[in-house]
Amino acid sequence: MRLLILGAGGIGGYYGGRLAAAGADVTFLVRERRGAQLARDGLVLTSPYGDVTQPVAAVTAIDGPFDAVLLSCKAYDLDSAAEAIAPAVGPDTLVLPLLNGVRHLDVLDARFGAERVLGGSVHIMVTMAADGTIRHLNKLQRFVMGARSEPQREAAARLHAALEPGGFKPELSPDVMQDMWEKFTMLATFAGLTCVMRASVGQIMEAEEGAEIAAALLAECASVAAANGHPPRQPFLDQSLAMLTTKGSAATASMLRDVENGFRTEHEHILGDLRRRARAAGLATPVLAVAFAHMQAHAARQAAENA
Ligand SMILES: NC(=O)C1=CN([C@@H]2O[C@H](COP(=O)(O)OP(=O)(O)OC[C@H]3O[C@@H](n4cnc5c(N)ncnc54)[C@H](OP(=O)(O)O)[C@@H]3O)[C@@H](O)[C@H]2O)C=CC1
Ligand SMILES: CC(C)(CO)C(=O)C(=O)O
Repeated sequence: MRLLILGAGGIGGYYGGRLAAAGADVTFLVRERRGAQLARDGLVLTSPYGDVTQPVAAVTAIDGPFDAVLLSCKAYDLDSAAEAIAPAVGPDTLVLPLLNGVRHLDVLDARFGAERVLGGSVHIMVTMAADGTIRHLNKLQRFVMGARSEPQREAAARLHAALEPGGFKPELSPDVMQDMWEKFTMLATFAGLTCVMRASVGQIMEAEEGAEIAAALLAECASVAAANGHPPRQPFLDQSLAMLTTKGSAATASMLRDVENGFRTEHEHILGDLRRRARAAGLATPVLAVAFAHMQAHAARQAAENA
């Protein structure tokens, strides 16, 4: 199967690098600067599962359809990414987005047709260093994908089989939208909490009401997921709450690391989308409102400082 991976950053670089190292037919669609890095150094990946330095096929433009496109841009680049992959999407092409959140599905459905767009979600901590090295930070590498409608099931299974040689144990979910909403619920809580507090989970647990605030935000986010037809399952909520209230934990969401590095963040796509859905459903989500407003104010300040 001919696979196109849009982006060779943290997510595209990690999973695409694993596939390329296993001999899969993978092409990366990148911009000029990343293309030059890949041509010079190959795809360089460090990971507890083994390092990879691999020459890869990387292009800056596409001239015909692929069998599947894995989309791994940040949400604020979605429009340009959709434009870039358009020539790769033919009548039988599958598009598998790996972004956090869910709003991108509407954009991709409108552009390529919902019948071509699968669901996907990754649970991993990976970053790209300035020299282009992809750093996989711990052993988590969960990759979940699946059909969003019955007619997609066979094609989704074919793509799943094509990804298996990568060795990251992709899961073919029977209900990928439920998986995406659960991840969305946990991530929005994790990002909202650690960004507002500018602290790790363990440091937040040192605050007198830290655990109560974490639990309140998780319950608010879960209520929005439920209003959208995907109430998170209890074991998932229990596991998330335990992670978000672990004393001594150094965990921070990648959104906080983006804030601290002065990078753009996906707050509109994560916190903003959830808050707007809460308002549309008439749900009271006061902690989420503060988290989103905080990130909007941060972005406004960042824009003023960079002007
Ligand atoms: N990193 C992580 O641990 C996790 C990330 N996610 C989610 O995965 C998504 C991707 O994140 P991540 O991989 O970290 O992001 P990165 O910023 O590391 O990588 C995104 C890549 O997409 C490329 N890109 C964007 N637009 C285009 C375009 N038009 N043409 C070509 N390349 C393009 C960027 O290229 P350029 O370098 O040229 O800007 C960049 O290299 C996000 O939604 C994130 O929330 C989910 C779980 C964990
Ligand atoms: C929660 C986590 C680490 C899971 O992949 C993530 O997606 C993020 O921090 O952005």
